[in-house]
Amino acid sequence: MNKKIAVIGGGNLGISITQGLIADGFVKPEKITVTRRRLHLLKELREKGVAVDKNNVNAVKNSDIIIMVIKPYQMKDVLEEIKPVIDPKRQIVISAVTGFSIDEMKEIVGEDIPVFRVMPNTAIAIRESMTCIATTNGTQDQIDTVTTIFDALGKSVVISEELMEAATVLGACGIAYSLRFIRAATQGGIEIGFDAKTAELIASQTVKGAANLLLVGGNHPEREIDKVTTPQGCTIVGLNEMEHRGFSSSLIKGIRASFNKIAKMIH
Ligand SMILES: NC(=O)C1=CN([C@@H]2O[C@H](COP(=O)(O)OP(=O)(O)OC[C@H]3O[C@@H](n4cnc5c(N)ncnc54)[C@H](O)[C@@H]3O)[C@@H](O)[C@H]2O)C=CC1
Ligand SMILES: O=C(O)[C@@H]1CCC=N1
Repeated sequence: MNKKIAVIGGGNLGISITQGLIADGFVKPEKITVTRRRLHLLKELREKGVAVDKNNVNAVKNSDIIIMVIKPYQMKDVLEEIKPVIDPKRQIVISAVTGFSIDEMKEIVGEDIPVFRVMPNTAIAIRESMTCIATTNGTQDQIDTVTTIFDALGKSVVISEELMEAATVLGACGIAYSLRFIRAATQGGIEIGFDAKTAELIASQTVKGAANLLLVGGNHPEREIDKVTTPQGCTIVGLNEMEHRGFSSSLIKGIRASFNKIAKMIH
């Protein structure tokens, strides 16, 4: 991709996005500028050729695409700071900031500037993100540009903005839920005989394989489960015991708890 990109906020997610963008040469490192106040924390990116800067205005002036990856409470000030140098004919603003609406952004930067909200997850660092994308004023060309970027960094789907909080929970928080599953499976694996490293490898690759049975194979999860559960076998016994103890229910309740929390965070 031949666009110049400013990543405003080089924290956890900003660094992950940048790592994903430069992986396999999708974007040349020198075409990206990452900003944050403590520049020494961006040393690794700088060593890979990414430009780093404390100055958001400079970064925005030199870019075609501006990706906001700061905390919600920092958005108003930073958008006001960069607004005078955003050119609506040439640039688009993409925000990964949780709970900051497109209307709130447009109120600050103006109606003319194409504004997108995206919700990726930290697997973007290895180009395996699930990214949900929403806009209310982006043209089809601009939607295609944003989709191209996030498809190169995993998979993407365009959704309506009302679903952004749900996307945050299922996709972004979902990384933590999935990793906790892998960690718990690893602990079980150690209890039944494996060393920690081997247990983690088996648990992780098994989850990856299970996910790919759906993503690549296209089947419903229960159909794939049916293939594993031999009648009177050990899988169904374990699976039913997990369900008796609230496995699916605890996941659904956890997702709802995160969703209720996010609603309180933004209103
Ligand atoms: N961590 C995650 O998995 C995800 C986070 N998000 C959202 O992304 C945003 C960033 O999250 P994190 O990266 O986890 O937070 P973070 O705190 O690690 O990163 C924010 C960065 O912005 C920098 N910053 C603060 N003020 C600035 C300014 N005036 N100019 C330039 N940089 C400035 C900070 O120094 C920090 O490095 C949040 O709104 C979060 O809700 C969205 C999806 C996933
Ligand atoms: O936990 C949080 O609030 C943020 C939003 C999505 C991932 N981390």
